[in-house]
Amino acid sequence: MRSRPGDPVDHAVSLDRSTVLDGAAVLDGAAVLDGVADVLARLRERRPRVHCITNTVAQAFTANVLLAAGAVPSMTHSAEEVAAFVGSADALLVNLGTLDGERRAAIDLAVDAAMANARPWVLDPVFVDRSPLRRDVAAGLLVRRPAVVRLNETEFASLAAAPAGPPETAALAAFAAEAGSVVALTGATDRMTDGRRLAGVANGHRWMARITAMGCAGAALVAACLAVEDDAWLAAVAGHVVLGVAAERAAVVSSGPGSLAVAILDALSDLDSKDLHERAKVE
Ligand SMILES: Nc1ncnc2c1ncn2[C@@H]1O[C@H](COP(=O)(O)OP(=O)(O)O)[C@@H](O)[C@H]1O
Ligand SMILES: Cc1ncsc1CCOP(=O)(O)O
Ligand SMILES: [Mg+2]
Repeated sequence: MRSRPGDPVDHAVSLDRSTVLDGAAVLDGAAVLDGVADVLARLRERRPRVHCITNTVAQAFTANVLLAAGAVPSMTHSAEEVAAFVGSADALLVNLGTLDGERRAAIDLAVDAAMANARPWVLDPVFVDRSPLRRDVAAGLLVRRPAVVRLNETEFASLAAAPAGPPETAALAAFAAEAGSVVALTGATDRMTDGRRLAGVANGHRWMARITAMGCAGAALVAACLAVEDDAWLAAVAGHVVLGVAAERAAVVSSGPGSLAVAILDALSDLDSKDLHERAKVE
């Protein structure tokens, strides 16, 4: 999590890894993977608080995913409390599912508090393609520069006014550069870009798409990673590698989406650097 007054200075956090990544014309997968393992280790050690304004469907699963990974979730969207919760959290998730009036008001207060306290936040524009109001809210939030926008292909096409189907890398990168946010596009292969660096994460399992709120929980996990990693691109990669590798481990002992949803929590809480190095598929 970000340092606070009085915290010891942690010189190890950035290493020279960032220079390796920044300078590389071709992605150095091994360096990225070491960075991902480092993010997971810090998550476990620091147990960051992640405040989530999220939809009614996703709340319990999201909280369980965060807890299993080592973070501490909170979920209130009460206008009286949300600023205090965000102010004392290490990162914020803003998810636009079940976007009622209370959530809309809470989102404004939460983003104000995140910005006032220099806390990173993630935008998950759930079903932005399905209602003009949601599109307006998402557009208004994008200009406030979330650290990461996590979304699926349909949501990207709507928000970026791009053709349906898998976007070209150049379109993703242009969107990220214009927004000033990292874009994490999920699917069978997740793609993350900050407009300059691009990673593909080919981990995960097809049953993940059959479990409600898997994407929402993934976005929350990215927020947890952001709490301990200043490089938002690396945090987005880390969140998706961790979830994808956990899902692959879980699939071995599952018989379908229902058992995978439970087994992924066990796998997340047990995951270590060895699993990541053995199973991660980062291109
Ligand atoms: N066919 C698949 N193979 C592997 N992983 C997948 C597949 N479909 C989705 N996932 C994973 O499931 C998670 C949720 O992604 P997605 O289904 O695209 O989100 P959303 O729920 O927002 O539509 C991501 O971590 C993604 O990597
Ligand atoms: C996460 C999720 N998965 C299926 S419905 C849902 C919540 C989305 O809420 P809304 O229907 O308001 O977009
Ligand atoms: Mg989604």
